[in-house]
Amino acid sequence: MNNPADKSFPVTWDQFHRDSRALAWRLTGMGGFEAVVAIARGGLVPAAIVARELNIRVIESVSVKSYDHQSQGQVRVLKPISEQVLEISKAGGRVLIVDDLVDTGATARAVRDMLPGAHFATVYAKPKGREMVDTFITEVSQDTWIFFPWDLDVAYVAPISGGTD
Ligand SMILES: O=P(O)(O)OC[C@H]1O[C@H](OP(=O)(O)OP(=O)(O)O)[C@H](O)[C@@H]1O
Ligand SMILES: Nc1nc2[nH]cnc2c(=O)[nH]1
Ligand SMILES: [Mg+2]
Repeated sequence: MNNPADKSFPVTWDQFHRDSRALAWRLTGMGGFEAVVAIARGGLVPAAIVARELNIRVIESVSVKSYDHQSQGQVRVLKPISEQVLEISKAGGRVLIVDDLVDTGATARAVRDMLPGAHFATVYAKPKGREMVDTFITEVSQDTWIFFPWDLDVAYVAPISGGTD
């Protein structure tokens, strides 16, 4: 869990696209994936980018919620994985799970339990959850909060010196 006053790591659309593409590059050569499961909502954007790069056409989502703003509660599954995709995995097909980040690893653990044997990939990872992820691009410290472009707007920022102009 994070303290809202800790460091922040804002990510722009350009940077997120580049990092998601880098994730796709890292996943090439790891075997053809038959389906992608995006962990909604944050995983939907990198999943679309990775699926485009790796030419995967079967896209599923699982909706998991555990945070209200920066406070984590119980992991709740709001929409499960379809039988079609669970069957692909049970039959030995390669399934790729994508999320934007892993923090404590609670979300990753819950989704991994639904799809044992799937490959789990995130764009960003914090140390506590890193072990839950097979492939990621950038590690940030545990006391950093990542702000994604869909949560940001362009706004005034005070000078470093502390003045107002
Ligand atoms: O490793 P954890 O500590 O479980 O945290 C990681 C999860 O938290 C965020 O999702 P969130 O539940 O906030 O929902 P969202 O994707 O709809 O923003 C993020 O997108 C990951 O899915
Ligand atoms: N946006 C965002 N969601 C999170 N959920 C858990 N950790 C984070 C984080 O650092 N940023
Ligand atoms: Mg999420």
